[in-house]
Amino acid sequence: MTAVMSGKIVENFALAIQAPAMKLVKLYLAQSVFTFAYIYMLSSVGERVAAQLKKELFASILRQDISFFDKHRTGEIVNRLTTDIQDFKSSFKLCISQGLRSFTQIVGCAASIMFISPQMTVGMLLVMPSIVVVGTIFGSVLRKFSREAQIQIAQSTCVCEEAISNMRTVRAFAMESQEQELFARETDLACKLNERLGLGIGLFQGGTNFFLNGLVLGTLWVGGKLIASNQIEAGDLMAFLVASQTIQRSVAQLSLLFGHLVRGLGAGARVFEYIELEPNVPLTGGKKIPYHSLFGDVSFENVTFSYPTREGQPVLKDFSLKVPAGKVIAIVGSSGGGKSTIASLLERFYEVDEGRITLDDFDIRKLDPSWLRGRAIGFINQEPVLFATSIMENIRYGRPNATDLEVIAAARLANADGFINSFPLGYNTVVGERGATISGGQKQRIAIARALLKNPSILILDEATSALDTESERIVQEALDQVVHGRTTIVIAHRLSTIRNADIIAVVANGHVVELGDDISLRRKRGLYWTLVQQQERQELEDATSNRPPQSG
Ligand SMILES: Nc1ncnc2c1ncn2[C@@H]1O[C@H](COP(=O)(O)OP(=O)(O)OP(=O)(O)O)[C@@H](O)[C@H]1O
Repeated sequence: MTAVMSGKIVENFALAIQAPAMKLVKLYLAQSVFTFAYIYMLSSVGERVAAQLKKELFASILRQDISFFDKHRTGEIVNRLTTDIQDFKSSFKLCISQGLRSFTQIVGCAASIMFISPQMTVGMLLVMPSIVVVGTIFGSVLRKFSREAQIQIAQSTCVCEEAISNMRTVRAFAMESQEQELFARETDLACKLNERLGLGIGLFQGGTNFFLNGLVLGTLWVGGKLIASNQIEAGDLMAFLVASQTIQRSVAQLSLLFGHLVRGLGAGARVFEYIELEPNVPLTGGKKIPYHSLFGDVSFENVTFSYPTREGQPVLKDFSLKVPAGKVIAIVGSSGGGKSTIASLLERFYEVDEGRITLDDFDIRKLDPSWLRGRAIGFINQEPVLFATSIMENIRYGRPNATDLEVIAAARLANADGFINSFPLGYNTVVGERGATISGGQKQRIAIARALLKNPSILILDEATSALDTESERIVQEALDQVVHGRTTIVIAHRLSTIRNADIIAVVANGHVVELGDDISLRRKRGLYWTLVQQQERQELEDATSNRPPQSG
């Protein structure tokens, strides 16, 4: 009998809880689905925002003037692309997820305490502005701390980035321990600044907690008085306390979030600082001279220029020089006289302060800079930089849509086809970072092929052979002699023996041309050119007798 009764009770109970249990299951299911959707959406939005920022930042960095790269170190720039964007993304996600929850809890509970006791709520609201004011002041101090810490982190990244990318030099000078010490110093400083930031955030959160607990005590005190005067009931005070405790927890959460927000805002500000930076020389826009009507007459007219990092110290002063189309002009002069600067200005890496530079009578400021650099001018310098990819792709960098046959033709013209084919993988040989796995002369010939692929009307050779030994110099020089035909060529040379056949030689000193003519006429003049030739011949003779390799300069 009892067993039957108890069976019935269980049955009734099961029936009774069936409907609510189903509701609960549905609720749990819905909660799981919402949790999944919210976490997935948040992470997806966060990742997309970060990826978009990264792309925009990189695009903006690529757009910047060369002077930007003179002023900022590589590590500092890379840090903004990596650490800062990561910090920004993490705090963005955290602030949205926790911030939204805390915010809605605060709003909901604020409405209910308002309903329970408007008097006590108004009292609470009256003390709130003080925390807002204190919080704002504290916040700006913390943001400053965060900025300083992030700058210091970037500084330590710079040290390690520089050491790693110049590992051969570090090893050759046995500077490992000094680099280690320098990195440790910078890292310790970053650590101290971060600790200071942590201390500030800790104080802020501790202070917030203290204030909120004070608020609970205050509520109990005021609530007790209201109960005594029969204005509210004990149950209302309890409900008020529970709701205000929820507000307190949410505000505490928000204050915890505040630290992340400070970091995120600091990082975001650093990212946007670069994104919003507008270069003086845009990458594109302006006239493009059609290839068939481009002659290649270059003229510098009364150019005055000082580097943006050294304003007030002009490198070129009222500098004028005409380079007729198709001619080879050599620019010589003492070291630091401004020869490479002339090439940089023609490439429009920097803007002239006064005067103008023209190409076929067009001011280069009116020409499309990408067309000027990418099509009209081929630039080969002393230390060609190759990328860690195949030789084929390195040469194709000169013109991305060139066919394999065109690449090979350019390599032949540059005297490079022979050695490339001697590698087991031929054009598919990967050259290592910065072309570390091939010789200087080979690197230079690949760089020449790369420049030739554009078929430029103007060729600038900035000390193109000065880093090479005599044999490699001869081979590269032969390649260069072949390729200068029919192009306006500006040769910047230390070794005067390599430019004897130039149509015009311009001797540059103190920022302007002091002598102009060909080798024979300039020697006859017995001026600066003659002195430089004499100095170099004496040097070469001394090198030969002492069996030392010849030195440039
Ligand atoms: N990016 C730069 N920022 C600031 N000053 C620079 C920069 N590049 C060169 N200079 C300075 O400008 C002056 C001319 O330099 P430039 O490289 O044009 O001389 P150069 O005649 O080519 O020298 P070298 O024969 O030694 O290569 C030098 O005093 C140099 O220190």
